[in-house]
Amino acid sequence: MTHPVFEIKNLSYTYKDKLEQTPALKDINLEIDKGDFVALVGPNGSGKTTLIKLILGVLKSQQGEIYINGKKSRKYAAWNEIGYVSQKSNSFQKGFPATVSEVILSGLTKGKGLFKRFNKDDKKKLLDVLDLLDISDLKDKNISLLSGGQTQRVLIARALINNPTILVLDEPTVGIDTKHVKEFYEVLFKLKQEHVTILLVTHDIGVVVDHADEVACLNEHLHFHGTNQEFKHLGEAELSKIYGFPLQLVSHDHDRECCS
Ligand SMILES: Nc1ncnc2c1ncn2[C@@H]1O[C@H](COP(=O)(O)OP(=O)(O)OP(=O)(O)O)[C@@H](O)[C@H]1O
Repeated sequence: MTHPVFEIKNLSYTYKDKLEQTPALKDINLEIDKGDFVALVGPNGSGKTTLIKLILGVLKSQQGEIYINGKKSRKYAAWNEIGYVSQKSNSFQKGFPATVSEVILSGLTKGKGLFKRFNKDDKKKLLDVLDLLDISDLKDKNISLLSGGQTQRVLIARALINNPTILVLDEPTVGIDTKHVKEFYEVLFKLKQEHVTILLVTHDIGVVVDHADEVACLNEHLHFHGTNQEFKHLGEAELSKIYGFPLQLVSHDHDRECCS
């Protein structure tokens, strides 16, 4: 029997501290099958990153269950099959003692210990992924000396070097220039053809419409989950309800985009 890659059942989460409680997710049910490319969209503060963190076990779940390939997430062990790029937040501090190549190679050491020796095959993988992300010229540079967009491309390379079967990407292209964003989506398209399962958090509705198979709209609750065609045909009223404020739909030759 084949299981969904991700199966989320009745998941709720509230951030709690001494002063206040902030509900982030309420009763989420979502299934993502092998090879699907799902875009997770929703306004700021709608719980997208919280959901990703719960899936990856960065946050401990409070209510509900998450299954990864049929296993409860807390019993899931094959984390090296999942490539993850987090929301750009923490650049490397100046003087961080690692080169671009070392940071990317660290994507291979998951589960193998920090002192794994790299063989010829690993080095070939490094060269391939440097080339894929167009960062070969940066390979010996200290990571802390890169621009934000360059750093983000290094982090994407680190997520890809291990040939993951699942990719979880939280706004991975923030800070990356248009040319390299386009190239990044070409890489994702290629990975999709190789049946990699992709969960992508994005605010870029154009990307959703052009690239994703399915769209999940979150705003504490899961307001919509369907194909990108179904998403395209949502009315302004439905989209505005999801986003919590009026959205204007802009028509292009081939598609619609929404903007606030
Ligand atoms: N560490 C935290 N402590 C308390 N509240 C938090 C914490 N992290 C997030 N929240 C709150 O949880 C809610 C969901 O936040 P989350 O970061 O998951 O949203 P998001 O959809 O990823 O937002 P964005 O699009 O801005 O990245 C928000 O109300 C946010 O203020």
